[in-house]
Amino acid sequence: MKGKILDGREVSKRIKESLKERIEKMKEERGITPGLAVIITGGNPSAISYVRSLEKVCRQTCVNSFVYELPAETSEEDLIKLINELNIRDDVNGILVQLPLPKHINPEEVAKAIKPSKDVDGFNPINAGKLFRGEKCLVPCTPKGVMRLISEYGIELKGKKAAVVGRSNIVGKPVSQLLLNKDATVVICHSKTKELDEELISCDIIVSAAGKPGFIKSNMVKEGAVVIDVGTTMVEGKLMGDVDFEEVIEKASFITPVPGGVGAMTTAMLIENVLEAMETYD
Ligand SMILES: Nc1nc(=O)c2c([nH]1)NC[C@@H]1CN(c3ccc(C(=O)N[C@@H](CCC(=O)O)C(=O)O)cc3)C=[N+]21
Repeated sequence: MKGKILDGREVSKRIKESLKERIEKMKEERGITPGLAVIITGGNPSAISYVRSLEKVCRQTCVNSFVYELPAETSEEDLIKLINELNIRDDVNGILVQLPLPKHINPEEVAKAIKPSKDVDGFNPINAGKLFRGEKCLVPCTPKGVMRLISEYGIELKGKKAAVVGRSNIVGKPVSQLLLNKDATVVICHSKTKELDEELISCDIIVSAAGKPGFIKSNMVKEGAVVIDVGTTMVEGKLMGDVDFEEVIEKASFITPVPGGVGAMTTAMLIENVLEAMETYD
C-alpha cells in the first residue's frame, strides 16, 4: 500500500481562512478583536522562529498580537508579574509563554500563573486535569493539531489500537488522553519500553513524538497503519521527523510529512484556542 499524505499545510490554510472570516465578522458585528500575548525569554532559535510565525499568523487572521521579548536574565518573579498583568487585561484573550525557559525559571510555576481561561497552550494544571477527565478545556496546540488532521481525513479511532511514542506533558500525554477520549485503545511507549517494535507492529495508529530522527522504520509498522510524525529535529539545517518517511509510506494508509504535517497545524490550532478562550470562558 502506498500511503496518502495528511497535508497539514493545506488543512491549516483552510482553517486559518475560516478563522479570519469569523474574526472579521466579530469585529463588524460586535466591535471586538481577539488578542494574543506572547512572551519570550532569551534567544532560543526554535522559540524565536515560532514567535515570528505567530506574528505572521495573527496578521493573517486579524488577531492583535502583543509580543514581549524579555532578556534571559529576567527573574521568575518579574515574569510572573507580567503574566499577572496580562491575566487581567481585557484586550488580551490568550497568553503564551515560549518554551524552553531559562534554567532559573520553573516552568511549572509559570504554567500555574497563567489564568486557566487564557491558557491557550493548555499548560496550566487546571486545563491538564480537565483534559484528563474528558471535560471541555483549552487543549495544547500540537496534540489538537494531530486530532484535527485525523478527523479532517475521516479516520475512525473508535476501537482502534493506537501507540503514542513519547510521554511529555506537551505532546505525548495529552495526545494519549485525546485518543482515549475518542475511544481508541492506547499504548504509551517511551525510552524504557521493552520490545517497542512488537508494540508498534500491532497498532492501527502510531503517533511519534520522540525527537529521534528516522527511527520509526517500516518493519515496526503494520500494513495499512496511520502514521503521525510529531518529531521535529534539526539535522544539518534540515527539519527531520521521527519516521523514515520514504520507507514507511510504502506500508502506511496515511502518513504525515515533516515539514508540512502536524507542525504546520500548530499555529492554526493556537488561533482557534484564542477564539475559544474569548468566546467560551469567563
Ligand atoms: N509555549 C510554547 N508552545 C509551543 O507550541 C512552542 C514553544 N513554546 N516553543 C517553541 C516550539 C516550536 N514550535 C513550533 C510550532 C510550529 C512549527 C511549524 O510550523 N513547523 C512547520 C515547518 C516550519 C519550517 O519549515 O521551518 C512544519 O512542521 O510544517 C514549528 C515549531 C512550537 N513551540
